[in-house]
Amino acid sequence: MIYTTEVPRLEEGVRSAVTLGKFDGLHRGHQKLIHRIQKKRSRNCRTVVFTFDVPPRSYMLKTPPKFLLTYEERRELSEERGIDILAECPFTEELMHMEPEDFVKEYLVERLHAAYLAVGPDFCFGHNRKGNPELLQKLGEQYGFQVEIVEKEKDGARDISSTYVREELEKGNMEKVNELLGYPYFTRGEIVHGRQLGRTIGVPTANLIPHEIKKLPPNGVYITKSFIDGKLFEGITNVGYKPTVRENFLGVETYLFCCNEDLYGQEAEVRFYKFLRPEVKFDSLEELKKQLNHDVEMARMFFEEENRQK
Ligand SMILES: Cc1cc2nc3c(=O)[nH]c(=O)nc-3n(C[C@H](O)[C@H](O)[C@H](O)COP(=O)(O)O)c2cc1C
Ligand SMILES: Nc1ncnc2c1ncn2[C@@H]1O[C@H](COP(=O)(O)OP(=O)(O)OP(=O)(O)O)[C@@H](O)[C@H]1O
Repeated sequence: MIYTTEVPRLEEGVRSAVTLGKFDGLHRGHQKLIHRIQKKRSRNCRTVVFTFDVPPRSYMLKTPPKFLLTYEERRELSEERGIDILAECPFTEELMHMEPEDFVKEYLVERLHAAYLAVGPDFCFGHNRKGNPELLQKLGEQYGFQVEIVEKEKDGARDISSTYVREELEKGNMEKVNELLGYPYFTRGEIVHGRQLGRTIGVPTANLIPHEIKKLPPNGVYITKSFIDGKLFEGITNVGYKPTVRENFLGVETYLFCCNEDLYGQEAEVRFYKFLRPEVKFDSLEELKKQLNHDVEMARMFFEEENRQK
């Protein structure tokens, strides 16, 4: 896959099937669009995911926004889905003020040689968001590309959207988040040393520090599976500041069942399946240990049930 922050110029004779939008999360609605462009893929037709990006550092907000996928993660997921080109076009003043017709002519026609576009019915672009799917269709007739307005993928009566996924994530409703995404929500990072108190209470843990732009579920304890070095480990994970021992950074700490390996320095992907309880400040590590035994019991029941249903 070619990844670029500029709009690429395709060679003569090569055309493209393009989808456009923000694509945070690559949820099931996004996947539907990607599937449509993939059907048009051929030796002379590249598939392009065209996203507009405001780099987090350029936000004027005190707290920079968090995303469902980091840039690296979105790149990887796009590549896994067989996309030829991921264009993350910086959302500059110039782009913001571009007339929709100019955007189509300069970017989609002259550079990408678009043959086919797939967008949702609410896709807007250009100055004052004047560009919409109907305008794209009109311009398509003029410039010779086809536009498909793809019906929204729904969850019951509600359209699936990044906003919807974020709302459910903020509630810790991981079952719903995973259903909307079509894959389990995850965070990644390198496994680092904690204070190594966990092993003193019989619970050795893998600590990772998530990427600063990654949106996490609320602080608390979750049933998880961790993907490390090609293997998947069942476990339970605490997201938070460990109030009992008072940590000063937000961590993701996992007790992996059935893992005695030394994992320091390895990359882990922690996948969240179910919220168990909020993070609690205990009076002693002994009390914490009792609670952890109970958490482990709940998680084992969850995994047993999951295995029974397989
Ligand atoms: C599944 C799990 C749940 C936890 N729940 C809590 C909690 O509710 N409150 C808390 O203060 N710390 C919690 N912790 C963090 C422990 O305080 C921490 O694992 C222990 O102090 C060891 O930390 P260390 O690895 O930095 O030595 C939890 C850790 C795990 C793995
Ligand atoms: N549920 C869906 N089904 C089909 N297409 C969708 C769906 N949701 C979004 N799209 C389309 O996918 C493209 C990218 O969408 P985008 O990420 O900008 O929107 P979104 O997921 O609704 O995010 P937000 O909630 O932040 O508005 C757009 O063309 C949009 O119309």
